Amino acid sequence: MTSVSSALRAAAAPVWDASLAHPFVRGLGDGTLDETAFRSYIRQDYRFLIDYARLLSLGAARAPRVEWMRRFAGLASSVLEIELSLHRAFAGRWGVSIAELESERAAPATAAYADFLLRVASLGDFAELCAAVAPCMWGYAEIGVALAASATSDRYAEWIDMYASAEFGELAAWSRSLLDEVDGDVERMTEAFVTSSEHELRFWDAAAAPAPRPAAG
Ligand SMILES: Cc1ncc(C[n+]2csc(CCO)c2C)c(N)n1
Repeated sequence: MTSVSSALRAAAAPVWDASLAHPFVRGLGDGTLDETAFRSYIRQDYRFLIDYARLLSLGAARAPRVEWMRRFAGLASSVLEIELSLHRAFAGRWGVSIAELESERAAPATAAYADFLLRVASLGDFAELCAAVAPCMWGYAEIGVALAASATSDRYAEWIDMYASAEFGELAAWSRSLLDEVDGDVERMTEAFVTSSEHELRFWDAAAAPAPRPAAG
């Protein structure tokens, strides 16, 4: 019998293939990605991470097992305490200031993804929350490993190496094990997993064609 995680991955395969083949993702690997688009992506991703930490915190609150609660709470804390500051330092190396990061408004694709995640976390059951969370961890690890194996430029190597790292691989494996162990309705989990995957794809679309920024003031 196939595992739940494999079934969800298979259901989302066309969307994941489109993400891997996306011009933004390819451009990270071959170095052709426009730096203005990358800077805009960094700013939007910073906003996304803040809401992602909210989602992880809701995961901690709703987890039926203390072991899962501890992991969600630990992840929320590491996003808030470590990843956001790494992101600020990384953004700084790309010429994006802290003031710019903190004043960035969420673009429609960012808001739609974050709102979807927080809606599932609030109104869905815990298994749906796990299915909605997983594409973020698992998908980025897959993209990181694929790019690390195929990259022809080191322009975006720091970004690629982060997501290709063993640490992110382990996180992806944990999100898969959660899908396989949690007690839930597979149809509803599939819906949440595929929808999250679609939002990941839309995030790349928006990153590739960032909207003009309203003047500050
Ligand atoms: C749109 C978007 N989707 C996924 C990630 C990757 N990611 C964000 S938080 C996290 C787990 C905790 O570190 C992972 C793997 C991202 N950065 N931006």
